Amino acid sequence: MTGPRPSDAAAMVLNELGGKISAAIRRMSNNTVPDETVLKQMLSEIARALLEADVNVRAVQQLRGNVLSAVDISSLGAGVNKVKLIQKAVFDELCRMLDAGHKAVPLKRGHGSNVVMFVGLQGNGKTTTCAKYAYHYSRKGWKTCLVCADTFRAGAFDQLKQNATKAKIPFYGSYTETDPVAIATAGVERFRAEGYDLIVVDTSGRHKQEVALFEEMEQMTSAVKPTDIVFVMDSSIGQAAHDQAAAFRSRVDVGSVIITKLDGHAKGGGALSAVAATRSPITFIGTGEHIDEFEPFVAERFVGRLLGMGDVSGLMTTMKDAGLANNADMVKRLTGGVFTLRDMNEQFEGIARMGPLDKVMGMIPGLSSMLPEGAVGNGSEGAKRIQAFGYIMDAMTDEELDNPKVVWCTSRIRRVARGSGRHVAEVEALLVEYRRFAKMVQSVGSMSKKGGMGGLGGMGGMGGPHMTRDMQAKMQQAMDPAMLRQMGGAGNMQEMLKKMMGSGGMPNLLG
Ligand SMILES: Nc1nc2c(ncn2[C@@H]2O[C@H](COP(=O)(O)OP(=O)(O)OP(=O)(O)O)[C@@H](O)[C@H]2O)c(=O)[nH]1
Repeated sequence: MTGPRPSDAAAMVLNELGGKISAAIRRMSNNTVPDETVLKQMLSEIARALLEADVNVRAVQQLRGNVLSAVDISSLGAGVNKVKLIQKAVFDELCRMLDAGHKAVPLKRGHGSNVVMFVGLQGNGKTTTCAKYAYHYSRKGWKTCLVCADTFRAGAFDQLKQNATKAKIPFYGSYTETDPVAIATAGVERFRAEGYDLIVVDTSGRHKQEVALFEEMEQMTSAVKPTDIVFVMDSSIGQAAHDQAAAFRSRVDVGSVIITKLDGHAKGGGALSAVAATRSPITFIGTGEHIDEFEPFVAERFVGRLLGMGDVSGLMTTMKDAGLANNADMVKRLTGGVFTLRDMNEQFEGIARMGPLDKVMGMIPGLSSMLPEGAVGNGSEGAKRIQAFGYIMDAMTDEELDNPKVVWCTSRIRRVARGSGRHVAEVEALLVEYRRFAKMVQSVGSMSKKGGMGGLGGMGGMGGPHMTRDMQAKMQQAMDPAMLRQMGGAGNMQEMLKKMMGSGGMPNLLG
């Protein structure tokens, strides 16, 4: 494969499109001083990739024209970094293509219940997406619930009930009531009275846009007075999404769109850009059948990952949602240079809470393009290794977790291996990994004490201008060189650490 390895579940989009676009950019960058021919060649390759992903011809032409006028290559002086300029112009244009030009209706917590009504055609993934959406907010600590007002499809209530139960989200529905408006009204009233932050209402779908569907949606809207109406769409229809989104918008007050099944269709890029062209903001994308295969959609982040540039701010949000960031206690210990096995265990548990490992890895700059295929996916060697480390640490005593030095003796290693059902070699591998982390934390802590980094605040500047060559060198020495390479080199790592530390997190993903 030529492009970045698609490390998150939006495999097809990244695989087909991202791979080709970044390969075109890479080929262009091989020319230290690209001229107009090289630029046009790159744009033709990108255009071909976009058309293959079913992006509208006019949108592609516009991208081409805009890049050419943003980079007037013949008028650029010799001192200008043309490659960087071209890369930036392509990035900006791809972002513009996916940007609806305005934001979706924001949900507010603490001002009564937000009622969000889901609409869409049958089979597009509406019921599944309702559960994913509710789960997303419940992980952020919102009091969330689900109402099933889909009386059209037999089995819809059972499906929602099953998803809700799995995600531990309260739900409301009826096997006997046939009027969807009556169910929605009763469910919303009940959950509003109980002070829920977010009430997600699943409505009926139809096989095609028809009068009955729109009438039901209108009645439902006047009954539950939604804060937002979310239109759920399957990405497999590609640029035909434009007309479908426009038709729904003309009949109902759609405030945001969620595109599903981006994991399975090469036309995903076409669907995303077509919906953005209707000025409907895309808020989330569905990237698989599971409840956590769902992610917020932000054009810049998406394009960044598409081109294998990572998504540091997305990573931060995911870490915060998983309760990994803002662990003041741990940050304090770390700035003092202390890192125990208990800290490491907490980090691994946190990683598990962040969702599928491949999704998380895709957010780390440079990592996706450098790991071999399957290295971090669910059930991959990487994921299994982290899971095994978790079992091993679960078999340790409190003393061992807090004072890892004591584990370094044959009898204890053997006991831990037996207790966790793992091999002695795996316990030793964990201890080696732990040592590497601890060494890194120690050197950072000692720099912090010397005043170079100024305690916690200084930690925030660790990757920033305060990071001296000496600090960088020490961190690089402490890290496994292969790992450093995987992270896109010291520069990328620095940027990531800066952002992580800046919001109270820690470099917990390195393992
Ligand atoms: N691969 C993949 N499958 C998805 C995704 N979202 C939903 N699905 C699957 O799509 C199928 C249809 O999803 P539903 O949630 O039942 O569709 P629906 O739109 O609610 O259908 P109605 O309730 O009949 O309107 C199910 O098999 C889901 O598991 C996704 O993002 N990726």
